[in-house]
Amino acid sequence: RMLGWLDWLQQDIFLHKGPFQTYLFCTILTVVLLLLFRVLLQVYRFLQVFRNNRERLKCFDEPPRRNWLLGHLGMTNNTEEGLQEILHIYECYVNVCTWWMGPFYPIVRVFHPNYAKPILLASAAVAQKDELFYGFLRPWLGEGLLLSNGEKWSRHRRLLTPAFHFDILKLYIKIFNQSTDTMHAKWRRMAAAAEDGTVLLDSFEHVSLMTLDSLLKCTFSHNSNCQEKPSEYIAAIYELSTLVVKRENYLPHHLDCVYYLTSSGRRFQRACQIVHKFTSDVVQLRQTTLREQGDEAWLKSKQGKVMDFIDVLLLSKDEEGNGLSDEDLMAEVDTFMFEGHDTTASGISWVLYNLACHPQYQDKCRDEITQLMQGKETEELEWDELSQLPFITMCIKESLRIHPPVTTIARRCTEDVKLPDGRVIPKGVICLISIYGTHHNSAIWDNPKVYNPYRFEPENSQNRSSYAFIPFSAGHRNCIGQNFAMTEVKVVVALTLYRFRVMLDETKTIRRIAELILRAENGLWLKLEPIKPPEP
Ligand code: HEM
Repeated sequence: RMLGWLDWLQQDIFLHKGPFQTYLFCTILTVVLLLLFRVLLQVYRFLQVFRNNRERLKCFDEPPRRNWLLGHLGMTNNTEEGLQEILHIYECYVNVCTWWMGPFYPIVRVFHPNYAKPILLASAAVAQKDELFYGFLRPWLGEGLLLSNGEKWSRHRRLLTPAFHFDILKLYIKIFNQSTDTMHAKWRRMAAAAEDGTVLLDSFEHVSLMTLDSLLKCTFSHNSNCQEKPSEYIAAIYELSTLVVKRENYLPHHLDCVYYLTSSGRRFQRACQIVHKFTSDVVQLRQTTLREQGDEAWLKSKQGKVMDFIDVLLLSKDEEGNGLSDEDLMAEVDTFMFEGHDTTASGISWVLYNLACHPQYQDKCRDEITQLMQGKETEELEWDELSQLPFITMCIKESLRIHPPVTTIARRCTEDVKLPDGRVIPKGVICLISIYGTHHNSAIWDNPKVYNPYRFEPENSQNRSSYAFIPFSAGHRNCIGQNFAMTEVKVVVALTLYRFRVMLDETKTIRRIAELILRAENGLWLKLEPIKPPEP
């Protein structure tokens, strides 16, 4: 039969057909063989990890292993039911699951601070970002801080840290106030047009436009006016975030060669082009101006003005006096735009939701901000005033606990990692640190499902592990933007409660869904009623 096939190949393709068909056939054959080789290589890699670690992972078999097929088909981890299920599993603190990549790829899931700590504290080279979970973001974010590893990451982290210094963040508070004002003006117009004087809206939609507006101003000094009119760049960012989630949930699209042939893949590429072109235009223009003027003259021209992220990054130099290349700078800026808008919008929306569920805490927050505003000439919040909002801060923290915007982070161990109980997570295994599971672990939190801001009173937090509350992760690779985010969340939440009463929409059920960030299925609908600020 084989000889017959070869004969056919020789006779029909090589001899009887013209050279074009022969070349076409050979090319297709080569591509198919290469693809096959890649798939086999991947399977071999998974089998190697599994074979090498099977014995060593047996000690983690506390709970029954999850059925990989059900785990994958259902993808239940992303839904409300999946999150509920995690609440059952956390009792094991650390377990091995073969969810996702079938029986080939063991993943250790961690639900307890004592187990999260050694992994998060391990050097950035030992606990690396993993391609399985972060790879789909790479064509968009490149080698930015979120995805890079090793020496490159540590150099960039050193160069980027000054951009988040308090002296720089202080300058952004005006921007946060302005973007919030724009959003509130829109809400007021909507409420005025409504019969009952209230406005019903999907807070995620509105708040994420507002956080993007702020971020564009802080990063590029670009006023997109995106809260009022559509912007191509913003539409592309939204599209990329949605497409990455869709791709992650659909196994055949995991292969690049399949994905980029589909309409989603092509849309992804188009959106990447739009985003990269926008960033590259701004970066190149700035580079040219900086080169023409020189560092000192350029710095002088910035005096009294807000230094945006690009300005700070352009001037950052390492110990040898080298800065970031244009390509690196663009990757970092794209990373900020990705990491900084959806996460913060999720944080703010869930705080408003939790306060709508608990009017007693909402009233207390409103009293706090009203008192602060008394006697002020403007409604603008200033940097020094943020420390005078302790109860609002507690409510924000409790919301970040119960609804963490980032529910899970992943690390691949490049060396064995020893846990406090002596068990060892073998080299090569992926650790999923469940922020959601840790924040709902009843071994650490009393009544974890209950929203109780008083948990964050200083005397109640004293004996808690610093790895029990990790909305911004912890250790070397924690969130570089956490102070930026907390400042923005405080400004937006305080001003919103000062100007609006936030209520639930009784007709809608809120179901959580963990995509790249924690969202609400079909939107997070809230009802807002404008309140007149009390007379001074
Ligand atoms: C409420 C808002 C935010 C939350 C909950 C959050 C959460 C996180 C978490 C959990 C990580 C660790 C990710 C991982 O290890 O895979 C992270 C990393 C990061 N975040 Fe945030 N983030 C927020 C806002 C921001 C903002 C506003 C920015 C920038 C403007 C930012 C920039 C970054 C960057 C660059 C990293 C990577 C850091 C590194 O690996 O060195 N984040 N964030």
